[in-house]
Order: sequence, then structure tokens, then C-alpha cells
Amino acid sequence: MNTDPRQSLIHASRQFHQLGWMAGTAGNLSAKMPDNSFWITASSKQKGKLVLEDFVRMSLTGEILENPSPNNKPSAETSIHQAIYSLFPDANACYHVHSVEAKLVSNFIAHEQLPLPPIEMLKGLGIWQENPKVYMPVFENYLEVPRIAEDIIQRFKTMTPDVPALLIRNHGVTVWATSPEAAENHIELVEYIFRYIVAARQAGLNFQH
Ligand SMILES: CSC[C@@H](O)[C@@H](O)C(=O)COP(=O)(O)O
Ligand SMILES: [Zn+2]
Repeated sequence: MNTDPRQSLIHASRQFHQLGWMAGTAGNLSAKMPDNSFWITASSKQKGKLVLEDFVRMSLTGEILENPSPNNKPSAETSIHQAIYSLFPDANACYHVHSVEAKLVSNFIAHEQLPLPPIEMLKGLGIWQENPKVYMPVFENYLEVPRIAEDIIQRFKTMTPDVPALLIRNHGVTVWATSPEAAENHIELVEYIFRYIVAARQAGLNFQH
């Protein structure tokens, strides 16, 4: 990460908005600067129309370091981005979107792990086994977002997720990666996988591990 990532975040946000994954003000994106601070979308901005002023630069411990517009507040879900950066030091970008499919698949299981289909796309998420049996962690959704962040920290202290992604039930997906471009790729891959899971269920296919 050598430069201001905001243009990459604006580009990704517009793409995701057009795909229906960041409808209205839904979702939030962040990416780190070389000094380990991170730019994150300001809360309640329309995600199809972001401009450079619609971001806040934060420290990893949650202080506002730079705010181009006095009315900006950091994303309501900043604590989740902080949790990801503290757990995964190689993560330089963290993207969170709200697709219909992410919400649907989070309801296909009652427990904490969603089985993923053994499809080729998993390679893009770092899974190179034949017929892999891998899962995506699912967290409960709470109105109080720091409670979700705390659950993420507690669970990932004792287990490493199979893929760099997590679902929040009835809410959306969060991915992390070494760069904004890689995070955009991860979002596209997990959303493809969610669409596949929904379609497989409609077709009566069962790939439970
Ligand atoms: C459309 S409301 C969605 C919010 O509650 C939240 O889940 C979200 O993703 C966006 O919150 P924000 O504070 O704008 O980053
Ligand atoms: Zn959200």
C-alpha cells in the first residue's frame, strides 16, 4: 500500500452499487495507508456516488486522524474493520456489502459455519485442495455493532477461518485482503459463491459436508 486508496474504494463502491450489493447507503469499505492508518467510508453516504470527501482516516485504535468534511462520522461498522485489521496484520483492505444472496445463504444454516460448495472459484480465496470441505464463519447480527466485532475477535482467536471472509446473519458479508484490488476480487468471488448456493438449493443439489 503506497498511495491514498480512496479512488480504489470509490471505484469498487460504484461497481458494487451497480450490482445491487451496496444499495442506497448500505455497506462500507476501508483500506490502509502505509502508516497503518486506514481510510473508511463515512457513515450514511450513498455508495454509488462517493467522492474523496466521503471518507474518514482512522487509527487502528479508533481515533479520527483526518476528516475532510466536518459533518462526516466514521462508518457505524468501523469496529468490525478495526477487528479485522487487528486479527490479520496482512490485511490492507476490508470490504463489507449487503447483497440479497448473502442474507439468504446466512439463513440456510442455524449454526456458525456455512459449508461452501467445492467449486473452482474457491481457488481465488486461497483454497487449492481437490474437493475441499471448507466453511465460511457466520456471526449473529446485533444492533450494537461493537458486540459483533467482539464476537469476531473472540472466535478468530481460537480458529483461523478457511477463507478471508465472514457472514453476519441477515446482514451481509465482510472480506479482507492484501490490497483494495484483491478485496474487490474477493467480494466478486464470495458473491458468485452465494449465488451458486442459492441456485443449487433451488435445483435440489446438496453439497453439505
Ligand atoms: C442501509 S443501512 C445499513 C447500515 O446499518 C450498515 O449495516 C451499513 O452497512 C452501512 O453503515 P455505514 O454507517 O453507512 O457504514
Ligand atoms: Zn452493514
